[in-house]
Amino acid sequence: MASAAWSSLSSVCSNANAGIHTIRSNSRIQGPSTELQSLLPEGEDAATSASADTCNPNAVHSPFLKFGAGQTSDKTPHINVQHELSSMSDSYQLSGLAAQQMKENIRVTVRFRPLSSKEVQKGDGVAWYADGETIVRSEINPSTAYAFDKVFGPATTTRGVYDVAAMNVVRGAMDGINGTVFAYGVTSSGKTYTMHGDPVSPGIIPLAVKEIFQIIRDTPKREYLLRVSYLEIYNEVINDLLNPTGRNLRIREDVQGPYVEGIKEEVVLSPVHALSLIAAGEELRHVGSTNYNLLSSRSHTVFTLKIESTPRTLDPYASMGERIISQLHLIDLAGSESSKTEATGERRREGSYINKSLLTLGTVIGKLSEGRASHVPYRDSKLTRLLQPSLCGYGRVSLICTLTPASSNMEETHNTLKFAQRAKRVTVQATFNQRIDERFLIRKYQRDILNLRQELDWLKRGMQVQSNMSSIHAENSSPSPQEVTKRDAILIARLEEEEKTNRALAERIQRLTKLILALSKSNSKSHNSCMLHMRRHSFGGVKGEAVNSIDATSSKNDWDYSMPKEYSTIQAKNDDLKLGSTSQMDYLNVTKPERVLSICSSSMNSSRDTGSDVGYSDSETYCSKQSCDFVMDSCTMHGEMLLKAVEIESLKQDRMHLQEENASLRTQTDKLLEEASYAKDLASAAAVELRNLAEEVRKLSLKNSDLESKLSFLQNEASTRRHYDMFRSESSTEENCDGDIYDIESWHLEPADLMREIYARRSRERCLQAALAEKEEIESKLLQKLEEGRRREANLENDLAGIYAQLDIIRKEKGSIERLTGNPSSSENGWILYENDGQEIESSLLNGNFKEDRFDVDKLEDNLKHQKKSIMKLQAIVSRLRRTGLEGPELFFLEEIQKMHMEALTNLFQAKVCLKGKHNSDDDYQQSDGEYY
Ligand SMILES: Nc1ncnc2c1ncn2[C@@H]1O[C@H](COP(=O)(O)OP(=O)(O)OP(=O)(O)O)[C@@H](O)[C@H]1O
Repeated sequence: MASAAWSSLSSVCSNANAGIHTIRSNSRIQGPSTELQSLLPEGEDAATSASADTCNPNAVHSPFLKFGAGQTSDKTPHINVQHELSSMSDSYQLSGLAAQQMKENIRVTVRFRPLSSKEVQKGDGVAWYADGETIVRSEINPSTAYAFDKVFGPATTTRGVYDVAAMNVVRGAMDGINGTVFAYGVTSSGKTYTMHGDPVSPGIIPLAVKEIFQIIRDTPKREYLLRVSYLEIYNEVINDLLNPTGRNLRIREDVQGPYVEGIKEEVVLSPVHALSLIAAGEELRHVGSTNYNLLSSRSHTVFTLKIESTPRTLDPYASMGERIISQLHLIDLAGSESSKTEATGERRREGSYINKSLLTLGTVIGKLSEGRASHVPYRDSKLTRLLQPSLCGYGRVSLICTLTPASSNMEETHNTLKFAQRAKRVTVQATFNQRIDERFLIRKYQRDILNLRQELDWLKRGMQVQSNMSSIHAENSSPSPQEVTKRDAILIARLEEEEKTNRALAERIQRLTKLILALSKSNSKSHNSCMLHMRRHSFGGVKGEAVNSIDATSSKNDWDYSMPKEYSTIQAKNDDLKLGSTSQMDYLNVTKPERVLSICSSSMNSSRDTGSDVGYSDSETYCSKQSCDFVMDSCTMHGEMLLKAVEIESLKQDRMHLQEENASLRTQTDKLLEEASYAKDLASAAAVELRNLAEEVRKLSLKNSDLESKLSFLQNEASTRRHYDMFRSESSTEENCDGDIYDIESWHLEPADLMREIYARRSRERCLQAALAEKEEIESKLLQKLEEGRRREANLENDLAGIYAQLDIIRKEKGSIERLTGNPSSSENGWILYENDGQEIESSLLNGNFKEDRFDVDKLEDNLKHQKKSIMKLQAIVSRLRRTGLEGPELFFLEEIQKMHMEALTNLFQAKVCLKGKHNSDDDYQQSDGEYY
């Protein structure tokens, strides 16, 4: 998927020194820290004294004190293994560095979080605290203390933790050393806060991602490929957090160790991209609420960054395909849970899985810390199986133990400290993972094999010039057609030249033959004896004296003895030629067949001369002539051979040139192919990035349009309000304005403005509708009240009718009394019933000032009339309200109605009281007289 997608991430950076990484060994130091040194017997280190902590109140439970980067106190000597890797890209010593292995301990740091508000509320105190930079001490029992590489107090920022606990591992990973950083601690101790952080305080993971990209930018001489994967181990099941369908994945093993089968690996091109993937993964992670933590991680998560880098070079073979590959695991473990964690159902089940895997981790760490070659139960949990290469393999490991100082978690914190102390004893080896890329190696070997084959062919066919032509065609089939035609033309030209030379040679031979024939005619007499001699000589028969004398001066060879001396030299040269040295070939170039022939003829002449001088017989002369013929033939043959050899040699050279050209062409083609694949991968990676960007842009534009619509809605609403206010305040002039306001067409608006106006009108319409509904509601309420008033009025009328009836009775009774007593009361003395003065009525009644003539009936009637009038008024108001907008006056009207009803009731009550009083006084009067019944 992402195998070849090389991200060209490096950019020009002014800081050329940024690529320098100093790797300090985390190797065990030679002595304890200054503070603790004074507490230990001389010559004894903390390791030996650790077991005696019960006796020594200040004993510290760690054999290892100050380590590595940042701990360069003069008083704490430590082994520094430094490798300047700045020039790694250009002069990386492959085998040398690959062999570097640095033994070091797991770096263990401890981080305290502040007491939470919940713990403070509970009244928790501080049970453990950071005593200096490296010691954790118990508040309850100060003799119990543990030392680590670094202890961070509650005020330390995550950046501070990163610098000490993770930076070394991250930089090591960039240099090719596998690295693992993991956070361990009880639930709610701050693991997720440390690894992931929050927007205010970014955690180790975002900080690591940021630094990795910074290093890439600062190292322009290398090119990097970054791939990330993110998984969780939930209830011993591995889920892919980058792929929702990747559930229940299996762990497999190959030569490089265990790996998760089918896990999705995403190529990342920017920190934002990597962090967005983490954020997406976090969405899929299992979290739940416990009584300790609202957002408790219910699974272990492993965020892995695979870093590959190669030198940036034009020649792929120059770097021998050297590639640095490393993995960086950033692990946020789920928190161990105590029995105090009230959990039921699913939470309990999760808790038991978490505890089981952490227990296995503890056992594995314990076994490794013992340093003995006993069985380490890596396979007992998925977590330890995945961590196996980190814990026992070749890489750097940093353990960050998160602690809560709360006294309620004292015991759990103590357990964490013990675990951390055991982990401190585990040693790992920081090894550079440098690989020769198999693909490059294969290609290189293929090229070598091809060269060797060609050489072999060349050697095999070296002497066959004819077949060579075809073989050249066959071998060099790959060059372009133009090149082939060009080469063919050259070869044809050569052939023609060769033929020409051959023809010239043949002519010379003919001439020489003629010359020889002419000579032979003159010596025809000695032909037979010469034949005999020749035969004898040929078959090694009886040799003459002269022959013997030649023998004595000639070589051992029967054939050679008759050869001229100069020819022997040529023969020797020719033999040497077979060895194929270039200088000899040069010599042969000079030693042309013409010269050979001239040598032969001169030899022949000289032999003739010599023959005469020494007195050879005819037969001997003939033999010599025959020999000369033979030599001539031989010379011709050799000359031809020499010519051929020269030709072959030049062809060989041509072929070599062509082969070299061919090889360089192939190399170039390979390079081009490589670059093409690189460009393709780059394009695909860019496409991924582009897709992501497009997605982001889409989201942003959606948001934007959403905001725009909201804004326009708000603007419309504001304008609607304004319109509505205007509408209300200028309701009297509304009719006049109507024509202007609603005649939109006359406005000649732009479409956008028109739309806005329509929006405004719609929202105004909505407002008006709401106001209308409100008005109708108020109206219906008022109508109800009116109805009630009417009902009360009817009741009052009934009451009045009753009162009238009673009054009639009273009048009748009074008339009869007057008639009986003959003492009519003065009609002028009737009392006046005041509307609101019941007391006066009462007092009048009590004083016996009862004036029947002008009794309250009229008043009541008046009252009733008044009330009717009031009701009429009310109705008028209501109808007016119906016509106009309603705001506020209803309260006033209601009060009015209420007041009127009160008045009416008071009047009725007074009237009743008056009537009752009168009635009673009449009764008294009748009883006192004793006549009435
Ligand atoms: N160093 C710190 N400074 C301030 N607040 C912290 C610190 N560490 C943790 N917290 C707070 O403590 C609470 C618990 O932290 P966190 O969720 O990281 O714990 P955890 O160990 O991951 O818990 P669990 O194992 O249940 O997931 C969070 O509200 C977090 O903000």
